[in-house]
Amino acid sequence: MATFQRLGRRGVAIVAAVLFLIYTVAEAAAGSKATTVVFLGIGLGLVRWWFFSFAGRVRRGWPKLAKALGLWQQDPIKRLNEEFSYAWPKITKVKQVPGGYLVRVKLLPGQTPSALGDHTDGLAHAWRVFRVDASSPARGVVVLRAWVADPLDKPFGPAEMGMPGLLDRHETPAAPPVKELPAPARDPWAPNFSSVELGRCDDGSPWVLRLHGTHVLVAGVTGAGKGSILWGVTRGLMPAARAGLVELWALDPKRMELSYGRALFQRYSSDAAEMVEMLEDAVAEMSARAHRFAGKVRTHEPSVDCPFVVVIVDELAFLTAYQPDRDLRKRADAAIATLTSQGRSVGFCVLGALQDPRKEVMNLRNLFPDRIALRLDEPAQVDMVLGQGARDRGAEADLISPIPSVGAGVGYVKRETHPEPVRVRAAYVSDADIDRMVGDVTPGGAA
Ligand SMILES: Nc1ncnc2c1ncn2[C@@H]1O[C@H](COP(=O)(O)OP(=O)(O)OP(=O)(O)O)[C@@H](O)[C@H]1O
Repeated sequence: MATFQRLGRRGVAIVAAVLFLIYTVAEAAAGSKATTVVFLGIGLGLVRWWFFSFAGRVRRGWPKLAKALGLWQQDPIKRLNEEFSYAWPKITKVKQVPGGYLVRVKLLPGQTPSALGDHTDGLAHAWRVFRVDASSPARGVVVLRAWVADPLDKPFGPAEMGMPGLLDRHETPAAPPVKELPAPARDPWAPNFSSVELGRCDDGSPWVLRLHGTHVLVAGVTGAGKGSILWGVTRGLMPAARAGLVELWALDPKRMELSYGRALFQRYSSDAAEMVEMLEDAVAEMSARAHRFAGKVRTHEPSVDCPFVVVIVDELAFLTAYQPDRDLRKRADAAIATLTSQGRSVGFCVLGALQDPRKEVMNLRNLFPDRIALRLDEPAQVDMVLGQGARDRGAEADLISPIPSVGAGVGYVKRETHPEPVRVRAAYVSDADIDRMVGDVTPGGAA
């Protein structure tokens, strides 16, 4: 009975009319035996749909779930002798999409999308799915995107994604175009510099990280997969670096990460004093460019004479917080602050990795316009990296799995056009990929 009430009078009438039509046609065309078979088939189909499909399960449990989530409203009583009746937001459509389902819900008057958006965790548990996202594509409507499984739970490499970046040294590179191709460029020869494709977003779209005109901070505990971002950027910029349009400067205090592909970097150091000198050289070159450009050029266009310089710092805190030499620490702080505040428009980008966002590097954090939160220790650190309120809006970087195959390289980013954080996973750049890149740049090296 309750089911019929939920269907509404119009729904019951439509179902009855359709069944009657099928009955009449089947009876006239094939006789009563065939009609019984047809009706048995329809009955079994309906039972299967109602009890075993996701759509049936969601619709069946919806009134109870809506009550539990506080979405019921008491309907006004029209006549005095009438019983109390309640209304709840109706599911108008359940549609299967790659990786899950879209559940469209019509809100009751006075309800806002947050009535459902605040309960996405509860909905995911009730529906036994990995995650639920809520959006409101139209007034009075909420679309709940149910992810049946985590789309990013399996590691993948750049090659299997067909991502641009690697060159095959046995082929002849095309002449470097002066202007880059539109991102994300899938042509592995494209000396792309403004952005690189690093992996995948959890809606399946490519994760493209902007580099030219910004600075990027990557924060994550040890083992979070910061290396895959640093190597992903290196890999993505390799064709442009070979063409002379990009220079990669590597500061590698831990010596365990970037030293593996040392030949890929135009400048490399793991010595504290030398690293600070490199930063100061970058500041000096930046100032010289600013002087040259003043009044003539407003945006930097990379060329062989004036390349885009990406300064990769594997552990920023080593220079700005843990460095025991106070003078070096101060010089590093000053150089990074100058580079990040003034270097964007003259072709400098700092890509810094950081294990602990609470340390003194915090002061510099806001100078990095783009930030990536990989696995972090505490919820509060998510807001420190991505900005106030990011954790509440779904950036659960503190809940990323510590199991490397499941959670390494997984993180959250904020896009300029979207207030909501986006979950991403970086492709894993393996030692073999790095060897191949080194082979590509080393004369006579093995491909
Ligand atoms: N994108 C990825 N996909 C799958 N596995 C990954 C990915 N990135 C890293 N890993 C795995 O996680 C391990 C740790 O990664 P990585 O060394 O990059 O972490 P890290 O954040 O740089 O740690 P640390 O700060 O200690 O250097 C790697 O050895 C690799 O096995």
